[in-house]
Amino acid sequence: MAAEPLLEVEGLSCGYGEAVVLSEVGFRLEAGRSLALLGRNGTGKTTLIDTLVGAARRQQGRIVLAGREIQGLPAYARAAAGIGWVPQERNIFKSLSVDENLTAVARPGAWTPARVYQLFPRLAERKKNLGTQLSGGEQQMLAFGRALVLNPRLLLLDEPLEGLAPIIVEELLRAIRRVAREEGLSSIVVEQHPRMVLGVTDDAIVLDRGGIAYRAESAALIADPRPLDEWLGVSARH
Ligand SMILES: Nc1ncnc2c1ncn2[C@@H]1O[C@H](COP(=O)(O)OP(=O)(O)OP(=O)(O)O)[C@@H](O)[C@H]1O
Repeated sequence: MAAEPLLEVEGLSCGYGEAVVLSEVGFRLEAGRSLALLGRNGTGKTTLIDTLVGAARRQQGRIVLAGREIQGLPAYARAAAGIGWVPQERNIFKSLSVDENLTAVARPGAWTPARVYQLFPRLAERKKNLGTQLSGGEQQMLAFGRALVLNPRLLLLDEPLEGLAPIIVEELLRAIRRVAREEGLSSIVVEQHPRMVLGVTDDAIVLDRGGIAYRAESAALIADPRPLDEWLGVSARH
């Protein structure tokens, strides 16, 4: 019998008010695996992540984390159950220092502020800087670090590379690879541009027309990216 998945999503429909953005979405994530969540602009990637964390409206369906149905729980209870979330808008406390941001939320577990500083030496050099004094890339690293020190079972990263300089993108990809691949923290990474994120994830799903349009192993899509042309447009290869 297959191992129980860490996350199981079944028949999930979600949207805003009466408007349905995604309907009847289903997928599983095994413990220790990472998933790239791809799709063109406006296909519902953020809506799906927000529904998993309890920040957007589930219309029907089940969300099961480690055998426990969580779709009826408020967002804080889902966080307590082990969902770590880095939203697109990078939820850091801008009036606190880097160090305070990490120590204020840390929970016991493998990820400590010290290990976050090893992962992101740039943050270690800026421990005393306030959130307002950080570049966009440094804020993203801090948001990532804050999610890690909560020691989640599942990490959700919403477009962590968006709008960042290539050198910062490289640092973040290295960190995602280390956390997801080497440390085996189950993760879902939203990206519009798949080339880089496919290299640091195990599996990929593509959203289109209100549901999951395509799924494959990330390595298979790297070896043959033609399906990406169909679902994301030719520019997606770059
Ligand atoms: N707060 C909201 N209220 C109403 N509709 C919304 C809201 N947020 C998003 N939508 C709509 O839901 C659909 C999916 O948006 P969503 O942000 O989930 O897409 P996405 O794939 O994450 O896109 P992007 O890559 O641009 O972030 C879009 O049609 C969008 O206009």
